[in-house]
Amino acid sequence: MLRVSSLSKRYKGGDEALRGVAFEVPAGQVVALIGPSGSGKSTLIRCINRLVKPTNGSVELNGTDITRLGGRGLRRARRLMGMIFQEYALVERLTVMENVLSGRLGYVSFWRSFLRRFPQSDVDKAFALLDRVGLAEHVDKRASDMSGGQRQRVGIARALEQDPALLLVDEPTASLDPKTARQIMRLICEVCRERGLPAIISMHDVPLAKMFADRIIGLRAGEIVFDGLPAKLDRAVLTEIYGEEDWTQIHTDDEAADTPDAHEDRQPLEERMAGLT
Ligand SMILES: Nc1ncnc2c1ncn2[C@@H]1O[C@H](COP(=O)(O)OP(=O)(O)OP(=O)(O)O)[C@@H](O)[C@H]1O
Repeated sequence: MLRVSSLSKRYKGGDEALRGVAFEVPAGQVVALIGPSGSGKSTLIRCINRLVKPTNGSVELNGTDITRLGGRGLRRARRLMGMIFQEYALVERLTVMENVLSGRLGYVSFWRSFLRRFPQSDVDKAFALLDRVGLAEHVDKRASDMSGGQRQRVGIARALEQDPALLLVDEPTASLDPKTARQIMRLICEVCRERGLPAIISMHDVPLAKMFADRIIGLRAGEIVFDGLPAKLDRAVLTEIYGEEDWTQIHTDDEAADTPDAHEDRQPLEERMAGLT
């Protein structure tokens, strides 16, 4: 469980990127973080994994306040946060398997990782994860020979190889075509539910967020202006989050969101409500 309380961030230049942000994410819940450019999505994710130090407030993961940690304690806490990136962040010249095993780097000794000698249990886990994300046939391929969707699957397996307690996902589908984007979102949501992993996914694609997330948090100018079920994200709420914009695109895509396959792996309503009340 992740608990963010009274979180604020003012950058040195004076920009107040977050103002008193507070929310909790229970086990297995997938939260889509939406908001216009500059609303604070990246800053929030970076405050949670402490790439950025918050000015005020706390971030507790399974009871440990990450904002108070430094040195070894912080490194240990970061191991519990699996990251998935828009541009995949794979090592192109390494194989798919080696990229997934790099998820264990925070756990094995420097020499073991330098020589790429990982314990057999890590290798076995990587095989199982690559099978889960549909890449069992590709373990020995170089990352550079994979398609965008396959690379993101490697990124998902690498994050899970780390045994995270939280997934932080930054625009996972922005570089993908619409069909692949849906497949990747579905996969992320499935693995979170299977493992009881809470996840925060920053995204610009509102229809995709509505299709797959259990819950949506809308940021505007560093504040939460919406926190609720995807179904409640109507035109008025979207206008509050994004200001007066042209919503034609979103309404067109809303119809696509009602196709049967879009909802096939959604949890029952009561489960999705967990943590919202
Ligand atoms: N390193 C920094 N130094 C100073 N100001 C920053 C820094 N990073 C972000 N900001 C400012 O903080 C605010 C929030 O930025 P942030 O990148 O978190 O927004 P975002 O919602 O992730 O935007 P986008 O969707 O474009 O990635 C903006 O006003 C931005 O200019």
